[in-house]
Amino acid sequence: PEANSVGESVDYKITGIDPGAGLMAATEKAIEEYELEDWSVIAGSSAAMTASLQKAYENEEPIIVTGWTPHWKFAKFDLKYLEDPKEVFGGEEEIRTIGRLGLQEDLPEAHQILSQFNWTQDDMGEVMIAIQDGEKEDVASQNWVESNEDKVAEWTKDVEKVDGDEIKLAYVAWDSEIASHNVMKIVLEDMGYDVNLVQVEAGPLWTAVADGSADASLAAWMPLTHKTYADKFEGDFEELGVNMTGVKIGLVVPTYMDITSVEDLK
Ligand SMILES: C[SH](C)CC(=O)O
Repeated sequence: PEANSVGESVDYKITGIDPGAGLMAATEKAIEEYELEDWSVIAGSSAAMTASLQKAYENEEPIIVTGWTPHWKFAKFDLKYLEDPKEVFGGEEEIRTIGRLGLQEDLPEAHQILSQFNWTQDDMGEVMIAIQDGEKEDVASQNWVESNEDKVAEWTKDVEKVDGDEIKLAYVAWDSEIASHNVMKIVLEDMGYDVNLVQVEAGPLWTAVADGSADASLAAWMPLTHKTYADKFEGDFEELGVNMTGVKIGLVVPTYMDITSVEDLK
């Protein structure tokens, strides 16, 4: 291709996250749909992506990352989503809670709490930013729960405490899901559960809920982001509810870059 300053400046690479993320599949699709020859998305992890973003940002160097909202990076850095005229990254997404079949019979109180769980991007942001600022995950979550008893009371409304029932929640190490699962762990422990959080990749997360080796997850990004997984396991899991609305995925760049659309990468 003719000299493409943006492509050359980042060696035609988009800095990605864990390979199983729906965001990565969407980025591969965008490379195809926008005919971004020579471009590729580099798999890694959420933590590696934010480390690369921080380093580039501090040196005001160009970088394009796979990004999502809510995320603390928007509070810390001046960033923007690249417009996506082909809507490869979807529009407004939501985060849903999913459970294994049989959960309601086996753990009725947890089923109800998980079904009643919902919070705002600001709520999640408080926990995410506290963790990003160095607070331990369980401390940041405990602090949030103690400062938001009224909201937690909505989740546990009309639910009896249990006596040590075990429950396993599967999540992926995305900053947003680290926050939600650590908060839910504390809420369920306060209700008498023995909670085990299992950190896995997105594919194994959906597999674990579908085969029952995990009881539930708060990390189902729908309807588009995890569509492949939801279709693959249709009938083998139960949707318990929507725990956050108005979320978003896409390609994100520092505002000091003068590109505005995915089309500008061509
Ligand atoms: C990285 S987003 C939190 C979810 C996804 O892309 O699978």
